[in-house]
Amino acid sequence: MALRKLVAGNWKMNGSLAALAELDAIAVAAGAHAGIDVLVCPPFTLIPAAVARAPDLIFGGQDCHHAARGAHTGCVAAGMLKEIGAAYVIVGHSERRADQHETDADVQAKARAAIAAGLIAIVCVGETEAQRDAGHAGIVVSNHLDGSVPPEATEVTLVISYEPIWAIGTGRTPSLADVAEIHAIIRAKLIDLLGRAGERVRIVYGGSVKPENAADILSVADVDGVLVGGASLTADQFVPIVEAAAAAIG
Ligand SMILES: O=C(CO)COP(=O)(O)O
Repeated sequence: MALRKLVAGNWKMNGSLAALAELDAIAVAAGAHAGIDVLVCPPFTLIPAAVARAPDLIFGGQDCHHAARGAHTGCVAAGMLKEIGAAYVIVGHSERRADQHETDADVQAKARAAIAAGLIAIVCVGETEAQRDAGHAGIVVSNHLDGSVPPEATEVTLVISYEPIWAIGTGRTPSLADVAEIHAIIRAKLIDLLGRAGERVRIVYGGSVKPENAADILSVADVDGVLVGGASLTADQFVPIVEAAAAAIG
């Protein structure tokens, strides 16, 4: 089933007020291709200025807390993101699972908070290189989904991002056959967990997506978009990926 494609940029802990100038050309490209969703997830501090600069683009956060408010120094609630104009939030990125020791249960709680606040949760899953070498990529991803997907999620409130950890920031990507295999496993698991809604939840791929490989990756069955790190930081790199997604829908 062809779902609406999502091209998302995760700026991670990069960017500055000056870097928001990159949004101008990204917004032009997004405006020219109304059939796809173009999302940028800058650091929290830049979101209000990003929304002001490019009001027609879609913005998201890179994390949220599982609670709606309270004594959680340094954290940001999903409702706070919503209030400043975010529509999405990434939860369970492998960098947070590693650096902040987030578990599947934590990720599920964050996704539930995001959905309750009216955001779309992008839940990240993916295996390490050792797990892939051991032949466990499929089961690792399945287990992440079992633990992290909120039962109330629908195609409107959830996106899954398959990000093999060994492909993030390395310039290495799985073969297209490997991407297809894992996305098919994710699709089957989503249907198992969410019923008919699972057929329509978008599954995006992340990990060293570049202008050079975007068209190939976007041509794979059940790849409903991409989550781009390094190549989302400049319009020079990100716009061609947006164009590749637009070309993929014809
Ligand atoms: O982690 C990623 C997106 O969330 C991918 O990062 P890179 O595109 O830099 O490999």
